[in-house]
Amino acid sequence: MSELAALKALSKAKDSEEKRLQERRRNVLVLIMRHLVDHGYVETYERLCTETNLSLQKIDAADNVDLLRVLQEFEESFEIKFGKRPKVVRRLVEEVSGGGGGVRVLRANSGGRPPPAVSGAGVPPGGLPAVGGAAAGAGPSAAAAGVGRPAGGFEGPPMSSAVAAHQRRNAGAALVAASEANRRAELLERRQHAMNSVQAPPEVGMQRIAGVVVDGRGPLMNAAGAAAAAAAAGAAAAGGGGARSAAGASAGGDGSGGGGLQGLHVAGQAAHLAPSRAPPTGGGSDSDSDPEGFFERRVLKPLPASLQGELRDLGAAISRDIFTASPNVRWDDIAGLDQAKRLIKEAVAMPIKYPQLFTGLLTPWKGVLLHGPPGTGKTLLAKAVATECRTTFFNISASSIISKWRGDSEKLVRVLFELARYHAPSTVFLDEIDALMAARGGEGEHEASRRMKTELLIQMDGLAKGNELVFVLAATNLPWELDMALLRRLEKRILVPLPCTAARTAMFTSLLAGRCAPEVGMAWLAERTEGYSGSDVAVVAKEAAMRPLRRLMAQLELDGPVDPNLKVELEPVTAEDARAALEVTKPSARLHEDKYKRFNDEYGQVA
Ligand SMILES: Nc1ncnc2c1ncn2[C@@H]1O[C@H](COP(=O)(O)OP(=O)(O)OP(=O)(O)O)[C@@H](O)[C@H]1O
Repeated sequence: MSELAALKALSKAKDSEEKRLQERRRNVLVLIMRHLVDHGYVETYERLCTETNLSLQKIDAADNVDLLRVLQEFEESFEIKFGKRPKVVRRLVEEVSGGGGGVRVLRANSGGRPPPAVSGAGVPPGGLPAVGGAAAGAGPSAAAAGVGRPAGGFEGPPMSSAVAAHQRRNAGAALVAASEANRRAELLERRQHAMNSVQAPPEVGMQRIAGVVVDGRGPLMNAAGAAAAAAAAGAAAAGGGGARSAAGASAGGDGSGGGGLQGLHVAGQAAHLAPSRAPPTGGGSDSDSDPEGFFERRVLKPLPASLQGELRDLGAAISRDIFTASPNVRWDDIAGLDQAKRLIKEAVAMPIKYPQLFTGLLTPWKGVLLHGPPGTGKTLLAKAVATECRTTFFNISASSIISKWRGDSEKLVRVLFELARYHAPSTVFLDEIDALMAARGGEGEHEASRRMKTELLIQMDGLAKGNELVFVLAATNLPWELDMALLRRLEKRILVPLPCTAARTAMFTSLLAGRCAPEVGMAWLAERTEGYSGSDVAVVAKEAAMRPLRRLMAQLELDGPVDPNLKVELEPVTAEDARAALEVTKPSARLHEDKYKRFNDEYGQVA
């Protein structure tokens, strides 16, 4: 195999491994959500939905796969492999230290990872469903169902029969109903204590369990395990029947299998939150907007533990500006701008694909400035990055930073970059950067604004020094107003100019395809729109296309009897329509044409 082919194969393998990992992370979260809902932890489920941007309304565990069963499969395969049952959780030893107050610290009795922070912030706000004796107070059905489980979790009998599934349903309903505040507080404390005293040993993580089961990696995994694995990966749409029956048999002859869970109804609010399972539809997405299923699988990690208090709030606010759904703009949707596309690919897409080529002197570009007249496609380019490059995309409008976080913008910038590094590879798109980074030291400049600018420069310096794949893409209409120090850090300054004739022809073709009479040539339109921006071109095309619609509407609105032969269909756009559209739509972006050219001659850097 040639070196080039080997490099490509390596990059492809890395890509599919990353996809698999993303898919596994999502699957774990979906299984957890299904488990929470089946067991009545409705508020925790809700919170998880908010944190992960997933929901059981969009995606659900496949039939016959649930967390308990996955764990059971893991235990069985582990036992076959190593001759002993795995240690899934371990008890932590409570130590009391510190002076008079006595600080309670939980430690693992044998090494391993630290316990989770025990603070108000770490406690789910809505409380937890009944544990132990509390179930009795939750109502007759809960008591009858015997839902009280010993604190500490997994010690209950495996719920593998249809009866158990039925009981769980009842229990869920009863538990949701039992939500008085005082009882919740008591339960919360008890459960929190229980959870803090048991912890999974470091070698047992959900990802690992799911990995073993989903990948069928356990060499001695039985057939049912592999079948359940296929179902868990959601990839067994075609062979689902076989998988279902095999897994059902292994789980203690639960003939009803997932059928027992069909049509799950949880009382009150839970009903809309916890839809009944849809039939399995197979794995990833095949939607047009996300053909590779990247966004379908896009699950954000929870905020890093280093962000506490108000920084955490800022982190949550910034996380809302992360694209988790595809903006659906492909490179090919953008007419012209080849140079900008090439540079951005070079800075973002290629270093992720071929990291071994981008080292030393060739470390990827860390900052690119797109500047040019309004409506020329700068935002469009950023959206194409979000769609096409597999990075976490932070879509930050500078003016929103200023208006929302006036006093806090310095902290916001720090948190933004911390999150970008945490979610790397990332792209931070700073739109309207001029609003944020006008030259410092101007008259009447606010102290907070100066601090924020300095912070942005510090953070960008940090990027230049570090190895993380974090890339800043900034856009502005007023490049000459930018701070010189920022310009230096945005290594590539690319003019996004008014579109040339060829680009305008391409735009008209894509916008008006199939709508025009033969006499309306796209080149003819392009020739008559010299000086128009991309967005002006879009307005001309829309205006031209509106005219036949207006004629049709006029017909429909005519008083009197409706002509039964009237066809409700649009006529094609005529040459007269096109001419009229051009007449009423003038170019909007010529104002500073010379200034952009001058700025580009002086500062533009194009490889
Ligand atoms: N190169 C292009 N190819 C296709 N469509 C374009 C192009 N440039 C602009 N457009 C059209 O113009 C609209 C506005 O483009 P966009 O928002 O990217 O401009 P912008 O440069 O970011 O403007 P501003 O500086 O005012 O924010 C797009 O939605 C698209 O319809």
